[in-house]
Amino acid sequence: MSSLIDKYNVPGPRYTSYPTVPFWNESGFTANEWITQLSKNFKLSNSTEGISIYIHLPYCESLCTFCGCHKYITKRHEVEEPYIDAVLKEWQLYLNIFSEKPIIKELHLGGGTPTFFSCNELKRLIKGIFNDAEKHENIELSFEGHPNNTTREHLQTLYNLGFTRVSFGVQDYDENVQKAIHRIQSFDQVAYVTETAREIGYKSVSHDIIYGLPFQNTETIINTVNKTAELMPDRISFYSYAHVPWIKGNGQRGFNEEDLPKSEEKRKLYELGRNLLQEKGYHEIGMDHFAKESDDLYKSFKNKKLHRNFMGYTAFKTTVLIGLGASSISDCETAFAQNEKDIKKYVTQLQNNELTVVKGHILSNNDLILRNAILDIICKFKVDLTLVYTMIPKDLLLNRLSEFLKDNLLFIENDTLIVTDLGKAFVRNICMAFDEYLIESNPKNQLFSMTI
Ligand SMILES: C=Cc1c2[nH]c(c1C)Cc1[nH]c(c(CCC(=O)O)c1C)Cc1[nH]c(c(C)c1CCC(=O)O)Cc1[nH]c(c(C)c1C=C)C2
Ligand SMILES: C[C@H]1O[C@@H](n2cnc3c(N)ncnc32)[C@H](O)[C@@H]1O
Ligand code: MET
Ligand code: SF4
Repeated sequence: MSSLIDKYNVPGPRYTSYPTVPFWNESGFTANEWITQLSKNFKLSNSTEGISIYIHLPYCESLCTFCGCHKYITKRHEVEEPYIDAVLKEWQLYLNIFSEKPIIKELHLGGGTPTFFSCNELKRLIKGIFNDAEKHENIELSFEGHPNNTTREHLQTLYNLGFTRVSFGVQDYDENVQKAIHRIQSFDQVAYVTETAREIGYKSVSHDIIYGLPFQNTETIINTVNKTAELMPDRISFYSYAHVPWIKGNGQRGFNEEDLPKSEEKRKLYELGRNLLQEKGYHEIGMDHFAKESDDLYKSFKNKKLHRNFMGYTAFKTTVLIGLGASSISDCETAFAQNEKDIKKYVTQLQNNELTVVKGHILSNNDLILRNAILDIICKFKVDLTLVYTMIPKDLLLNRLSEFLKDNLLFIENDTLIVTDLGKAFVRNICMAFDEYLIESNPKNQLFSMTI
């Protein structure tokens, strides 16, 4: 095993999109082209599938030094009102583009910290979004809550607005680890928000935990997983710590690199955590994700309906995903578009009634074939290669996969690639064999975190 880790621990994308963001065709991309692609795909899919919405709420009161998300740290809550105004303005601009009333199938509030916002501002946001939209009969609304500032009032207000899923950042329960990541958070607080959510009627509560953080060892991981299982969340994200200090402004600092578990140690922490989670009745449904059998995500995985987008794994797929808010990414199947990251610029531009799309990518037919192949690998651990061969000649692809075949990470049967149990941990590496942009570019600067 250790030799496999040395061999496959290389920088690699997490494939929340294909092509991955660093390879988007920025120069040839304009907001107008995005609108053209979006209008076309919206018309084709809204009445049958509905659309998904992701809203990025980028504020936090305190900086966690491990965090790779796009956020701004402040205690000045005056920022809430103009930000929500901007998001509602952005939604209005999209409504002007759509040919009919959008039917919302999924809406997710992510961050940053959605529970940084007051109940009134959150209510104003959601009511504003639904003002000119219809709700799909199976609509799913979800949000990310910080256990330290999620109140009963937050949970009740959002529940009354239709939210039935919540995920809480837990990360780790060990005191030394919490100090190192600048995030002190008690088990009692997590228990309180988890139990309150259940009591109010939420049908799915999820916890995020991370392996590979500074000062973690087998003992701390066992403790964190046991405590997590004690509260019986319906889903658990068990993330590999992504060390990406070169991404500007994410604040990943405050601990020494030598305090981080090294690759082989990190791998052991994952295996230990995974085995414990499985003993407790959780199933590994995809990269980093575990769910109880009763959870929709598990059922979706079983029925081969699981999908992955910028929001993570979802139980259903919609062709159109609109990302609102600073740095958010939208996806309409044939194109991606990303908003301005700078919050001030984002707000100002919307005050001037302009969409803030700063970069994007139009997918070619070849991109679409490879995108679907990569999605199948990370959602089903299985892919039919027939179409892929029209793009990457069979010999060449088999050559790229030969080491994985030799190491028993996958096998191929009737032109279908199947990832083995051993291979599941190396799924990012397997996807890289299909990533024409990455292979062609052979990047000199590190763009992605390590795969292990
Ligand atoms: C709550 C914050 C978010 C998490 N994921 C996203 C958000 C907004 C969406 C997202 N994640 C990545 C990208 C870039 C596109 C791509 O690579 O395909 C987007 C739009 C990838 C990513 N996520 C993290 C990092 C450091 C990176 C880039 C480098 C890499 O691929 O390693 C950190 C991170 N963010 C989230 C998680 C769960 C996570 C690490 C496990 C949540
Ligand atoms: C939304 C979730 O993303 C996870 N998260 C945020 N930043 C990182 C990172 N650098 N590495 C791994 N996971 C991360 C946290 O667990 C958070 O709760
Ligand atoms: N900010 C919240 C937390 O840390 C939600 C997850 S991180 C985007 O708990
Ligand atoms: S982990 Fe959550 S609370 Fe902490 S900085 Fe990141 S987004 Fe903010």
